[in-house]
Amino acid sequence: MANAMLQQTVGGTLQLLSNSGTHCNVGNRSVRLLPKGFKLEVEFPKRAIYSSGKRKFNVIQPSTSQTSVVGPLLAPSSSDTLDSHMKSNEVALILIRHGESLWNEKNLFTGCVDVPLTNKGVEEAIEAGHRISNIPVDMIYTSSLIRAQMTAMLAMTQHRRKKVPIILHNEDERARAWSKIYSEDTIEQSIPVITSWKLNERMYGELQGLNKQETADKFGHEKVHEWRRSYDIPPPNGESLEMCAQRAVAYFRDNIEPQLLSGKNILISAHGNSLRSIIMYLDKLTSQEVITLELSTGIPMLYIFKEGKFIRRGSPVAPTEAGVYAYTRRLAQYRQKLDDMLT
Ligand SMILES: O=C(O)[C@@H](CO)OP(=O)(O)O
Repeated sequence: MANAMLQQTVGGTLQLLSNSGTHCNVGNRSVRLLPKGFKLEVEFPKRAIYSSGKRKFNVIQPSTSQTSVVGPLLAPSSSDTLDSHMKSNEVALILIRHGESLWNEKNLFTGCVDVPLTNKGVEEAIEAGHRISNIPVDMIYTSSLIRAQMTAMLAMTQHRRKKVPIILHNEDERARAWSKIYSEDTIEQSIPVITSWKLNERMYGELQGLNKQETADKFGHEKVHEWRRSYDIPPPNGESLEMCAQRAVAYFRDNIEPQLLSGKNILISAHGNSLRSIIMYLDKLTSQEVITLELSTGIPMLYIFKEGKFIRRGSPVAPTEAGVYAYTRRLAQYRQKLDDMLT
């Protein structure tokens, strides 16, 4: 049915079954639907109108009040008590800037050039994994660049829950079909990894591949500092931080925030400037404040998302730093369950 609309007057859940990956409006929110076969369940308020735009949807009976997005690799596990125990309106959001890359080491402007990690970067990613090894992770988002993907994968080798991160290939129907998993048990022991270029490093234009020191010597430190750290001045033919923020924050709001709202604990592995943009949004920084924000490679930052608010919790150090588990009762309970399960 085109332009399907449903008016609902009681609390509950609206389910939309996607016939093709698209957007729909839920109340005043635009929600991205996952590709064909994925279901989107949206908790809806007392009274709202739902429209599917031009795309065709089957509207299924409203069901329970739990909000979640489910699909072949995203379905919550009913038998998995550890993870279902953590389902709550209070979830963890972890941000990690990738470990040192070969061009960080050479001091070259990198931007969207796809450069792998150095040995030091590999070690940083593993150390980041130690720090978050007791924090629940249900979904992972990375940029499309290998340094962010290596960082996420290496970090997850350290996680005590030992679920397997699996990259979803949704680029076309066949890529999706050929990567299908046929065991429910295996799906339960997997973490979906969603990649998007919108989380990529800011595109550095004609500075990409140039040495930072030599560029400063040639154009002057002030000019290069302006290109690197102003908010709205782009480098030649590249993106300003503001332009990077437009696509990275839109992606976060449209794709990641609905998953947090649905109770998923999320890890994002991305880049200095795409993460500065997202932190600007999370911490409500002004354009003046964000230009002084610097992120180190390979240091995870933990946020708790609770009652629609992001609460910054710094960088956890596990397993020795007990303090992090005092942040929330849920995290402490999760860690206790891991201890019980693994001893
Ligand atoms: O070269 C880049 O892509 C970025 C991050 O390493 O540099 P900058 O420190 O200028 O943001």
